[in-house]
Amino acid sequence: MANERQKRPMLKMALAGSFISSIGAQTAFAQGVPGFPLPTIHTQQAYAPDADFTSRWTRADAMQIKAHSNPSVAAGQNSLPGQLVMPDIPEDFPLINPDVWVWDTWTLIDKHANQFSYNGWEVIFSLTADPNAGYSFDERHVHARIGFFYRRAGIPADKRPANGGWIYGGHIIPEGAQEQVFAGTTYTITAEWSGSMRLLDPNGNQVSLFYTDMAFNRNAAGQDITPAQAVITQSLGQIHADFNHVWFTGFTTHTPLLRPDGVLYQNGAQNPFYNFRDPFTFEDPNHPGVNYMVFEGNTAGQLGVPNCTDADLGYRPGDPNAETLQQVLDSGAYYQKATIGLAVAEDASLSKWTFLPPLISANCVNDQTERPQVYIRKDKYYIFTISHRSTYAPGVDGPDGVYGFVGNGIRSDFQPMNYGSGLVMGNPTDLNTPAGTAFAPNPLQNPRAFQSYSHYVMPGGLVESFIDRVEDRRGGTLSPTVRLRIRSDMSMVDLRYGNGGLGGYGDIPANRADINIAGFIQDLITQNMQVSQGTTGSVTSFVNAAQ
Ligand SMILES: OC[C@H]1O[C@@](CO)(OC[C@@]2(O[C@H]3O[C@H](CO)[C@@H](O)[C@H](O)[C@H]3O)O[C@H](CO)[C@@H](O)[C@@H]2O)[C@@H](O)[C@@H]1O
Repeated sequence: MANERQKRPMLKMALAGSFISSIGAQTAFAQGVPGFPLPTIHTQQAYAPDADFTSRWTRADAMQIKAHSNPSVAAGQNSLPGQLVMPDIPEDFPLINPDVWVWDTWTLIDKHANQFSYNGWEVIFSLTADPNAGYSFDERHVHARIGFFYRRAGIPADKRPANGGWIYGGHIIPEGAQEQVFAGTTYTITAEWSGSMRLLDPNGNQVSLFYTDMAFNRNAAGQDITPAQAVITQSLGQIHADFNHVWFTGFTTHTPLLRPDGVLYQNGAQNPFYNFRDPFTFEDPNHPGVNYMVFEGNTAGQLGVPNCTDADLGYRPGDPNAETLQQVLDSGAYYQKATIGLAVAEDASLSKWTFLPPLISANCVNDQTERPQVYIRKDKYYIFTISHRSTYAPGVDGPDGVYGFVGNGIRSDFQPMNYGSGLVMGNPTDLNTPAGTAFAPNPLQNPRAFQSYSHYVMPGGLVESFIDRVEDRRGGTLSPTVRLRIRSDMSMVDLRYGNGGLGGYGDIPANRADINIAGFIQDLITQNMQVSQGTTGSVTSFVNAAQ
């Protein structure tokens, strides 16, 4: 009789079948390729938020990506199964704004990741850089500033301009407010990396920016001479809106929250190229008042120490196709050690945080699990994260795109979604052709293998991202929004959404409205004051203007 572990794949197949037939005629999942190992089937842990259990995205799991892709497509085509691939973005995509490069983008959210409009305006936040400043698109990261865009809420995508109709509002952190003090040392924030913005009270205008402050050390010529120091940071501000526009105040002080400790999360002394960034906070609906943060990290320990284990490989006992631990270590895979980090807030103002052990590790699998987010649906806790083909360890492979893991609570044995592989939606990629990088893609690779990145899953399964490279055209603008259908541990790209699966460019709708009438009236008065002061500089004219 089949035991529980053996039954799981059959159950998954059955679920997949009913899921696929329930949403229409989309391509069925490709069958596994003979010779590729089945993953170890995880046993679900009981929900235990205080436990120190770290789930693993194993090599056996990640092997399923290739096992479920097509080994015989023509070179340069897409070998991923259709339901896990983002449709082709046309090369003639519109720009959100020709004067600003835009990449990682997030929305105004409350503690449960609902997306709020503010007094009739939708608002988004993006990493931005100046395309006219003399550096290349790939050099933009060290110049990143958090900017914001806004547009009127409630207008259907097909009634908006092709580029989404977003109005650029400028930088969030004002000029001259780039000083940060950490552990008694004052330094200058040289780049602002991702990234989330939380509306603290859905009836007010206080907002908390959680972001990664990056301090790149530069020589006199302005060249970077050492890797950056990353500090996960909070900065508080206020959102304002009148009839004509949206603006922000505050963000002049920065509260350092977390720097990697070298015990749970790798630090700069252990690896100068450590990954530590991209905070996303949420309140656990099963534990009201308890706030967590997920972030991108690496497993602590000195770079280059070959200490992955059989548990990181994850093969079933007796698997005839399993790699040996020695083979994996000999390949150098131990240089890749991503984690999804976790911290818990110690105070209601979210200004003090304590590290907890990682939620998921990807030791000997991948070095970067970026922009993690927690997405709760029907009592399931999903962790979505983005990763690159270029950051996979030797011997495992997958596309640039979004990956997902599902559990029953914050501490779970998170299951990689979609046949245990973890892949949720990749760029069209030929996994039979060796990878290039975003800087120098393999010319035989699918020309859209780097079309989009930095996917963020929004309420209703909508996914926004930015365009990186389509054919030979670079992006720096918002991608068409796509929609995922998510059922249990399966997902698929909904090809009935928009035009063949592609919705509007930068279609990032709010699903909640913050109507702050008192704040709105105050903002109207304040605007009058500013206008009047600009003209006469007197408070009398403000009183007159407000009457
Ligand atoms: O700009 C930094 C923020 O961007 C994130 C996620 O998008 O990190 C991306 C990362 O760069 C890679 O992604 C690029 C696509 O945008 C790609 O062109 C490049 O080849 C990749 O290196 O940025 C750092 C620095 O380059 C790299 O380690 C990341 O993978 C996010 O995590 C950052 O907050």
